[in-house]
Amino acid sequence: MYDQSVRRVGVFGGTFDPPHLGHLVAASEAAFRCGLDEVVFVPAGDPWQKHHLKVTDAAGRLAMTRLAVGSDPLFRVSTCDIDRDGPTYAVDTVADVRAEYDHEVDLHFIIGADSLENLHTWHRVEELCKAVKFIALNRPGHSRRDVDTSFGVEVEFIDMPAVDVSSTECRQRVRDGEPVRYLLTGPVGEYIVERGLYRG
Ligand SMILES: Nc1ncnc2c1ncn2[C@@H]1O[C@H](COP(=O)(O)OP(=O)(O)OP(=O)(O)O)[C@@H](O)[C@H]1O
Ligand SMILES: O=C(O)c1ccc[n+]([C@@H]2O[C@H](COP(=O)([O-])O)[C@@H](O)[C@H]2O)c1
Repeated sequence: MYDQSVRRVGVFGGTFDPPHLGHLVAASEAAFRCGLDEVVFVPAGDPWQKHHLKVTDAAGRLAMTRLAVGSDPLFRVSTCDIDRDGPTYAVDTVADVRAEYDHEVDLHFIIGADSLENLHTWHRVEELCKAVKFIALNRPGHSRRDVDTSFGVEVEFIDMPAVDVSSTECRQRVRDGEPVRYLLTGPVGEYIVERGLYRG
């Protein structure tokens, strides 16, 4: 069904503060439904649309993303957004991930329904949409179909088993002394405890 000669790579950018099961199911389902050879998790260096929030340092979010991905052969983590100075723009993420390969790749940006609703606010969005296709996943409380396509975005909508978990909820639960077991992976949970993250 897909051209087998060109590797199909999913680019999954996020703040990942912390990475949770919603992220892992989204990446797995995108890979399965869209025949991706690999999904690259890219923790944002400076998530500029979250400047009003307290965000964990990049080193901590990178460590948690690596722990979440573990040894899954389908997943890898790129530090390109953390290595680049300045606000994190997806148009740069896509260019940098492409440059990590010495052969042609067909890149697909994986995005949840909530972020898709906001796509029109992203930096140089028309250029981004020329460089990459999007794979959009359902997320409880958000409709994927509301996307503004006026700037030429190409979106494949896929359904994943709905996972009603957010990083916000995980942080809140830790702050309130509630368990986050099974909302995120064991190693990520242990890292949160060791570093005393989200305690308030
Ligand atoms: N439960 C989920 N189901 C589907 N997509 C998700 C889910 N959680 C996050 N995503 C998508 O993963 C990407 C990265 O999300 P992000 O790291 O901001 O997590 P978040 O849970 O949305 O965080 P926060 O609650 O802090 O805003 C975004 O495209 C987002 O839409
Ligand atoms: O390019 C932009 O201007 C832009 C604006 C907001 C978010 N993004 C990207 O969207 C991904 C998810 O972001 P977030 O803030 O929902 O975690 C992540 O890769 C961000 O870098 C990108």
